Amino acid sequence: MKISTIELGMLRVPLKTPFKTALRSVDHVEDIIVRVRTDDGASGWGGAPATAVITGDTHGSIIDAIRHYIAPKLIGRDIADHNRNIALVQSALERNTSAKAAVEIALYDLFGQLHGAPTYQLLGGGDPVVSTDITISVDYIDKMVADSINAVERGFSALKIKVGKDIGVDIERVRAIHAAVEGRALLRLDANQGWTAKQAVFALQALEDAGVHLELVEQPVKARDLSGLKFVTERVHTPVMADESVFGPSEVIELIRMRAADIINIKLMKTGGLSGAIQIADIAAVHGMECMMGCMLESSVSVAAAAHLAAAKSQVITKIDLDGPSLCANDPVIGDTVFNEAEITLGTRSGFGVTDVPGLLPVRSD
Ligand SMILES: C[C@H](N)C(=O)N[C@@H](CCC(=O)O)C(=O)O
Ligand SMILES: [Mg+2]
Repeated sequence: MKISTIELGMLRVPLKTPFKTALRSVDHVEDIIVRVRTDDGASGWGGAPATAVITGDTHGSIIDAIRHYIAPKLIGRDIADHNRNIALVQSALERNTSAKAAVEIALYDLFGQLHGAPTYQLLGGGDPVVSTDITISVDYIDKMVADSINAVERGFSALKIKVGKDIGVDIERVRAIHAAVEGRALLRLDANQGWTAKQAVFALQALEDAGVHLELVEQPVKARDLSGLKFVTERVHTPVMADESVFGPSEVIELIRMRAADIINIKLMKTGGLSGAIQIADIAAVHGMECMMGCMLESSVSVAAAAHLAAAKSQVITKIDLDGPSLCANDPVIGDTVFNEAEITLGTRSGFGVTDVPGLLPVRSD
């Protein structure tokens, strides 16, 4: 099973409703899809969105990184030599974690196919059903309350509420949602770096004093402000989760050393794929720290891979935010992972179970 070609295309899927955070607003998922073909006719599928405000990666940079740096290292290589292939992806160039993730996903897909097993089984097994939260975009208070009630009625038992726009309104947003869905859903806040450390402590203490129980607060302060993150972690009861502050294993080690957060959000687009995500989960497990498996606004191609990893690492990945496919108006991807609102069920096909991604748009040539 030798790699013969690596093809790229663009998958564009409309969202049910615009996705709005403190960092950006978008109304489509737009992923660069990677198809790694082998000489015996197999295809491994991967994908990556361009979340430039978080990873720095654009569609153009993902295409260039794969085409000019990663693909040349892999052509002709045997899928069976998996760990060396992964090392070649990671050492092909610095950063560019989304491009690396897209290719790693395709390689783990093919490795599963080579061994005739769903990839989560090769990663250690686990329960094939995982349960995700859903994002409530930051918006007018009434709209966020209506979206939250709707999500609970659709069966979501955890809401990821986007805040970080205006501290006073944020407190009111969360209080109103809490009053509307109290006892029916866990509330997770994600400020996407929108607060200062002092604002975060003020808002979280105000919510705690008002009796609003929060399961966690994600990335309250700027990504690079690790001492601000620590300041918040030390002053509130609500568990603090690091997202944009940590990409790879070395940043996680530093975060743990500093005791700057309580939980880590692992995303394939930050780690550069499954290999770095596995390392983070193992480091966290050693330190008795819990993790979330998260995603960017991305399609089911890459979210399926994240769900496989979450299933295999459920001892340490105790929270799931894999709602990309649930936020889309439709899913053109042909695969056997079933995304049914809050419930994600892994299929029995080998690899990640994707068999085709129809309707891909051409990506620019050089
Ligand atoms: C989609 C997911 N629920 C989510 O919120 N992910 C990111 C933001 C991703 C994006 O802007 O595409 C997060 O901050 O956790
Ligand atoms: Mg986040």
